[in-house]
This record gives sequence, C-alpha cells and structure tokens, in this order.
Amino acid sequence: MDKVYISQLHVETIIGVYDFEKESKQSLYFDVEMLTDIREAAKTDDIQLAVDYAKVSERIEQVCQQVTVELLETLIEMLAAMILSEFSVAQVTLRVSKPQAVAKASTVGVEITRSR
Ligand SMILES: Nc1nc2c(c(=O)[nH]1)N=C([C@H](O)[C@@H](O)CO)CN2
Repeated sequence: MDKVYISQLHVETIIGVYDFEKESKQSLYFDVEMLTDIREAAKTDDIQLAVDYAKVSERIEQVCQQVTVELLETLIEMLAAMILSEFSVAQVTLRVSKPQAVAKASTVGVEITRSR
C-alpha cells in the first residue's frame, strides 16, 4: 500500500494532567502516516481522488482546538478515528510528541496504528 504522510505538524493547545497545564497552551508535534492507494489520483491528476495532506493537517489542528483532554492517548485516539472516518485511508499511524513535558528528555509522546 502507498503512503501519504505529514511530518512534525506543530499545534499549540491546552493539554495535560496537571492544573498548571490547563492555564496555557503547549506545543505538540504530529507525525502522520496514512496508507492509501494513490494510483487513481496519479492517473487522473485530481486532488479530489487524493488524500489531501493539507486538509488532514487542518482537521488535526481543528480537533486539537475543539477538545480539551488530559492525556495524549485520548487526543491521538480521537484523531485516528477522525482520519479513518473522513479520509480514504486504510490505516493510519499517528505519533504525537510533547517536547516541553519532561525537562530531561528531548521529547516524549505516544504512537498508535489504527485500521478501518
Ligand atoms: N502516557 C502518558 N503519560 C503522561 C501524560 C500523557 O498524556 N500520557 N501526561 C503527563 C503530563 O500531562 C505531562 O505532560 C506533564 O509533565 C504525564 N505523563
């Protein structure tokens, strides 16, 4: 299967378990890999038949602004469900990194793979 991907999409949002995290936005970075057959889009040169990475990026940003959750796990499951339901994707792998979370680590995060 072919892959459409997004690397290091930066979103600022309220997320976290602790009270101080509910007061100001933090940076999250998303890597997204979407398995899809690109041949029809390539044959027709038609964006309507492609998984539009710009639209996926926009929707990820929107969902992050619409919901307020504590765990990265909760957010990433919501995003995987959104991508599978709104885009023509057989499988999605999503990784979210939260670089400000642990001072002694360059970054931390969660990665999941979900299929239709
Ligand atoms: N597996 C997870 N561990 C932790 C999370 C999380 O979302 N998933 N979140 C936190 C805090 O919000 C942290 O980011 C602040 O230090 C801790 N562990």
